[in-house]
Amino acid sequence: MTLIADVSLRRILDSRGNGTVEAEVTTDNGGFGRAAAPSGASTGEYEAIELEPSEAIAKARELAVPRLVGEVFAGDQRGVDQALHGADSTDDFSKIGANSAVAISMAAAKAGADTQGIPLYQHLGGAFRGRNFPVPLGNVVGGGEHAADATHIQEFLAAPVGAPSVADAVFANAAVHQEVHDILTERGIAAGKGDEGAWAPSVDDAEAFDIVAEATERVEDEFGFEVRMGLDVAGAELYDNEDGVYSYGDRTRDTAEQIDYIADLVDEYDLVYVEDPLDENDYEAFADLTNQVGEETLICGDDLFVTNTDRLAEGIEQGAANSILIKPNQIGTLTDAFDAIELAVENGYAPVVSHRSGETEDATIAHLAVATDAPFIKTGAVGGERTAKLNELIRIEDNA
Ligand SMILES: O=C(O)[C@@H](CO)OP(=O)(O)O
Ligand SMILES: [Mg+2]
Repeated sequence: MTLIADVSLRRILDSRGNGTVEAEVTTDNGGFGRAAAPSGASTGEYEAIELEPSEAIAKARELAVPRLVGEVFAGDQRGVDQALHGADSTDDFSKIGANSAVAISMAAAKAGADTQGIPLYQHLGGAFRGRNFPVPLGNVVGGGEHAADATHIQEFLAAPVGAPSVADAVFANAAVHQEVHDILTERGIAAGKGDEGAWAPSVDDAEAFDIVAEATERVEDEFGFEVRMGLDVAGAELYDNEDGVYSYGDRTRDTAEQIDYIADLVDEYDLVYVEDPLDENDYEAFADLTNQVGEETLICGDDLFVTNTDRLAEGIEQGAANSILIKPNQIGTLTDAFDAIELAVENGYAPVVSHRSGETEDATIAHLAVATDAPFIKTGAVGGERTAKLNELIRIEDNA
């Protein structure tokens, strides 16, 4: 066992051009790990707190680094993450910032892997981790908080569930992304890209469904395996707390109508995955919808659960959703993310590991998904900060 010898922190750029926290951890025997915090735009109300990067760095240097250097063994991930919690002493990382916490937690895990000379997924998952690879969910059309004047639904996702390998799946999603562009061009619709690299055309949601359905069909034909469709509705962003309705521009739906609308979409488009179809405070509506369509599709809680075991336990109790999105920066440490995955799996909830809309080249989530045998990973379809994770999955598969 070798102790953590140094933790250094700096402010670097994320994919939106904002600052974020990068951490480097070195160990007594020369082990090294580097990781950076991502950042959300459609953040959940109950997420751990991200501080302004310089402030997060200053606080972590003052409070967390002294508890780690010379104190905790590299590779003892629970020890690292306990030290971070001890340094912060709040339940939402509002003192040192979840951005500092998650960067240090992930960098320490990489340093722990490095000291043992093994890949991160093996360090996190152990020698007897599962042999499965996650199906990548690729965002091909999007709007909501990620692009102005585009769809109301935040993300239209390609899900190549029939792909024989991760590499095939990754290329299929990129092909769907390209097909969408071809179809937009055929229809004379210009489109820029949103924060995650998805096309952000100024079309209504019905037309986006039509375009993505056609694109996935074309790619299914070309690749010869099943490519389905998924969604991140980001329902909390559509929900108007005062009026109790979901707003789609001029059209509104009350909660019962929203549940019917989503259930119809699941049928009509054979959706394999629906994230946050309802407001983040409405466990009951999540439970109603899960009752209706939970056999056919994954109803995933992102803003609903925020990778938090307490909120997940409440969901399990009520039968709300059957899947949880796992974003380490929503909760602040890898240990907390692992605990959420464990609780989910024990209760038949599918864990889906996810990027954020603001990202860096950091590829930790690719290793996390493989280590935990997660059935899906949501990490975009194209764009450097997205391909960093996708290409890492291809490398892991190639070397496994
Ligand atoms: O809502 C989401 O699932 C994420 C990632 O796609 O977006 P953000 O990081 O903006 O919360
Ligand atoms: Mg989401």
